[in-house]
Amino acid sequence: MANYTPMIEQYLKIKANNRDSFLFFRLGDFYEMFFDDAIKASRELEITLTSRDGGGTERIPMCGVPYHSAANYIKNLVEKGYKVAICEQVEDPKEAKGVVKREVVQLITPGTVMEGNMLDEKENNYLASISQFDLDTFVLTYNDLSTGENSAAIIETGWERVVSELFNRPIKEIVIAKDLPEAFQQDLMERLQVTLSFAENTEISSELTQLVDHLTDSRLKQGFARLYHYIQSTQQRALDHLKPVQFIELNEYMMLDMYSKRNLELTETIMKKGKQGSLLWVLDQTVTAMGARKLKKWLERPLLNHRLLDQRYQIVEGFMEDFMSREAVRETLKSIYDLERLAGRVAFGNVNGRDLLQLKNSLEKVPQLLSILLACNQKEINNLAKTIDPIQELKTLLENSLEQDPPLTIKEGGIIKTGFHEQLDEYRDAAKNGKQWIAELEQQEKKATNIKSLKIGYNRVFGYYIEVTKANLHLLPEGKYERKQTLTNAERYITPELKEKESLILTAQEKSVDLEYRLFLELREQVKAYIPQLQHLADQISEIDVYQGFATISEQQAYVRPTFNKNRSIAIVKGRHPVVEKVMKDGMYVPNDVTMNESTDMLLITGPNMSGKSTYMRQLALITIMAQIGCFVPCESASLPVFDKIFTRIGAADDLVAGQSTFMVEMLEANHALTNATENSLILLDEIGRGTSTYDGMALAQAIIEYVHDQVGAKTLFSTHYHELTALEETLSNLKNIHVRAEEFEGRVVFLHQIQSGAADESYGIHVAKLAALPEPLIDRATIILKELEEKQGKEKKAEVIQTDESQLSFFVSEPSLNQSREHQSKSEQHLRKELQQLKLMEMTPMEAMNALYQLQKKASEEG
Ligand SMILES: Nc1ncnc2c1ncn2[C@@H]1O[C@H](COP(=O)(O)OP(=O)(O)OP(=O)(O)O)[C@@H](O)[C@H]1O
Repeated sequence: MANYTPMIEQYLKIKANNRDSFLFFRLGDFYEMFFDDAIKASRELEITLTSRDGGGTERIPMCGVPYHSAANYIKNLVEKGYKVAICEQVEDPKEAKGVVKREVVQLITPGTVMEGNMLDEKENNYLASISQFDLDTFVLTYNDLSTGENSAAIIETGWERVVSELFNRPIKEIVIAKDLPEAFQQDLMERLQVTLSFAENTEISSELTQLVDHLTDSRLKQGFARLYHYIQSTQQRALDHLKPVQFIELNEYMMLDMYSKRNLELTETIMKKGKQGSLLWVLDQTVTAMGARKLKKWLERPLLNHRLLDQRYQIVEGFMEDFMSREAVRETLKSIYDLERLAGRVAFGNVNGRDLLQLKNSLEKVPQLLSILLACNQKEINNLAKTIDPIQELKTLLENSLEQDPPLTIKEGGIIKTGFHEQLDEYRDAAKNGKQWIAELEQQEKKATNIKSLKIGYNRVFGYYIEVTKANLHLLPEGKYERKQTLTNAERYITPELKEKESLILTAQEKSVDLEYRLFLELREQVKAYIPQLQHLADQISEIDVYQGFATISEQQAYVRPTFNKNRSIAIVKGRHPVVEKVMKDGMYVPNDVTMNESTDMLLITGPNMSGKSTYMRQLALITIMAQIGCFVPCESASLPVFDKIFTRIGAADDLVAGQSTFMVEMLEANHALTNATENSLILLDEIGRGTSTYDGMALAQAIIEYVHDQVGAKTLFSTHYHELTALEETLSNLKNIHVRAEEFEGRVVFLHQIQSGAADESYGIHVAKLAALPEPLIDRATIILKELEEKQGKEKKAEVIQTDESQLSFFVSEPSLNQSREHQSKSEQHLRKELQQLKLMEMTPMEAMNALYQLQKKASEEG
C-alpha cells in the first residue's frame, strides 16, 4: 500500500463509496479527478491528462475542470450514461485542521438530472426500477424527478413483458437489486442501452408512506421503496414535489410490444432514430412542452376503455368544430410556461425571480384560457374547464411581490416589488432618495430652529452632521443636539434621528439586498405550498394542449372521427398512412380500404415488391393506434374494434447488437405474437419466412397462417411473396386474399398502390429488376428463363400447397403425386428453377445480378 498524502487518502476513501461514478473532487477553483477516473475522463471529455505527486512511488494521473464551467462537462458525461459524484469542501479551509473536510453532496445520474440544459423539454426523463418477486412477477416503478411524476405497475407474465414495458418509455436509468439474474442485467444493457444502478429494498419511511399509502398491493410499495431509496441517496435534499405513486393497471391499455413500437416508428424512426418521420412527428401539434410530453405518454399507452375514448373524442370534436376557440386556446397556451418542471424546481429550491415571474405570467393567462373553454359549444370542454383551479391567490401573491424585470441572480436584489414590504421600501427609499431626504431634513431643521444658515453636511469621520454658526448657537434648543466637532466659527451636531437615517442611508443598499434575498426565499417557500395545485393545473393544461393538437392536425390532414364496434369488424374507407401521406406531395398517396368483417380474420396480401404491402399493413396499425389515443384518423370513415394488443413483424429488423440473425429475430417476433395474441389483437406479419430457403420459408409461413387462423383468431394481415399460399383461401374459411394492383405498361410495371380482392396472379420480380435499371440483356434473358420455367411447370405451382387435414401439418402434396409432377423435369431444370427463385434481386447490385444470371445461363446451356 502506497504511502499517500492525507488528501489522496481522503480521495481514495470517498472514491471507495462511489466506485461507479466519476468523482469530481473539489480542490480550490477546480474539480479534479485522479487515477482511472482521470484517464477515462480525459478521453471522454477531451481534456489534458496530467499527473501529480501523491506520496506514492509513482505519480498519480490527474485531470480537472474549472468549477465555473463544470456544468457542461457534467452534462457531457451524464449524456453518455455516466454518473458524476460532486464532492465539495464542506468546511472553511481557513478553519480546517489538516485536510479540509470533503463530502459528496450530490450524485448526478442520467435518470436524476434536474438541470434544464440536460433535459429535453419535450420528453420525460424517467428513472425506473425493477423488483422481482417470483419467476414471472415483477414490479416496475417510474419516477421523473423533473416533474415529480411517480408510477408503478405489476407484471405477472414474465421478463419479455418487462422489457417491452420499459422499452415503451424514455428511460435513462434503471435501479435494480444486485441479485437480479445476470442474464436480465445483460439483456437490459443490450436491448435498452440504459445505465444500471443498484439499490436494495428498504423500510418504508414516513416521507415515503405519504407517496405509497394508497396503494393496496404491498409489492408496489416495496418496489417503489427501492426507487425512492435511490433517489434520496443521490439527491440528499428535499423531495417535496414528488407526487403520490400512480398505479398503472396495464390491462387498461393496449399492449404494444417493443417490436411494434419500433417497427411502426411511433416515436422515432428505425434508421435515423429521430422524431422526424415518426407518427409522433405528424401528430405533435402541441404548443407547450408539457403538452408534448403528455402526447408522447398517450402514444405509449393507447386506451381500451370506450367511455374514456368517447370523452377524448368529444373534446377533440369540439375543438375541430370551433376553429376560433381552438386558435385562441393555442395562442393562450403559447404564453404558458412549463409549470410541471417549474414545480419541481421550486421544490428543489432552484428557481430565480424570472422563473417566478414566468409563473405569474402563466397564471395570469389561465382565466383567459378558462373563459375560452367555457364559451366553447361543447359540454365536455366546458366540464373540463370547470374542474380547473386557476390558483389565483398564488397569482396575486406573485403579482404583489415581484418586480417586472427581475435579474437571473437571486442575491443582488431587484426581485421584490415596491409596496410589498414596508421595511424594504424604506431601505430602498433611503438608498435612492438619501440626498433628497437630507435636504428635506435641512429645511425642517431650519424652520424649527429659525437658523437660516443651518446646514447638513457629511464627512467620512463623523458621517452626517448639522452645522450651526457660533452666532446662532443660542437659537438651538437644549438637549436635542449632541455636539460632535467644534470649528473656529461653527459647531457640528448630530441628532439620534440624523444618525438613524444615516445608518439607513449608508447601509440601505446592503440591507435592501439582504432583505430582498430573505423575502425571496420566503416567497419561494410560500410557492412551495402550491406545488400539488400547480402540478394538477399543469396536467390539465397539457391535456388541453394535446386535444387542441389532435384537432389541429385532424383538420389540416382531413382526419375523421372513427367509431368503435363490438363485433370485431374493421371497415376503413379510403384509409391513408399518416406519415407517408404527409411526406408525399398533395394527392399522391393512394387511399385504400380495409374490410374485415366478423368472419374475416386474416388477409393474405400478395403483390410485387415495392407495391405498398408493408405500407398498407402499417397504415392499419397506425390508424388503430391513433383511434385508441383519441385522435381522428386518416380516412373517409372508420369503424374499428378496440384492439387489446398489437404485434408486428415488419421490415428488416436489425437486432444484430444482440448477436441474432435476421431470421432468428423474425422467428422471435413471430413467436412473441403467436403466444401472446388474443382474438382481440391485431397481428401484422410481413414476409414471414423470407429469411430462409424457399421451401423452408414457405412451410413456416403456411404453418404460422394456419396456427393464427385456427388457434389465435386475431385479426391478422399477412403479406407474402409466396403466391402458392393464396390457395389457402379455399381451405381456411376466415382467410381472404387481397393483392396490390400493379399494371404493365409498355413492358414496364406501374405500381398503382391499390389494394384489390383476390390474389396477385403474376410475379413482378423481373419488372422490379428493370426499374432498378439492371442491364437490358439480363432482363431479356430472365424473361425467357421465366417463360420456359412457367411453361414447364404450368399451373402445378398452386397444387403444391397442401390442403392440410388436422393431423397433418406437412406442406406438400403426397409423395407419389409430387414425384409424378416432377418426372417431367430433369433434375437440372429443377435445380435451375430453384436457384432462379431464390435470387434476391432487390438485394443485389446490377453486377451481382448479372453474374448470377450469367452462371444460370452457363448451367442451362451446359445441361442443354
Ligand atoms: N398507398 C400508397 N400510395 C402512394 N404510394 C405508396 C402507397 N403505398 C406505398 N407507397 C410507396 O411505395 C413504396 C413501397 O412501399 P412498401 O415498402 O409498402 O412496399 P412493399 O410491397 O412492402 O415492398 P417489399 O415487398 O419490397 O417490402 C413506399 O416507399 C411508398 O413511397
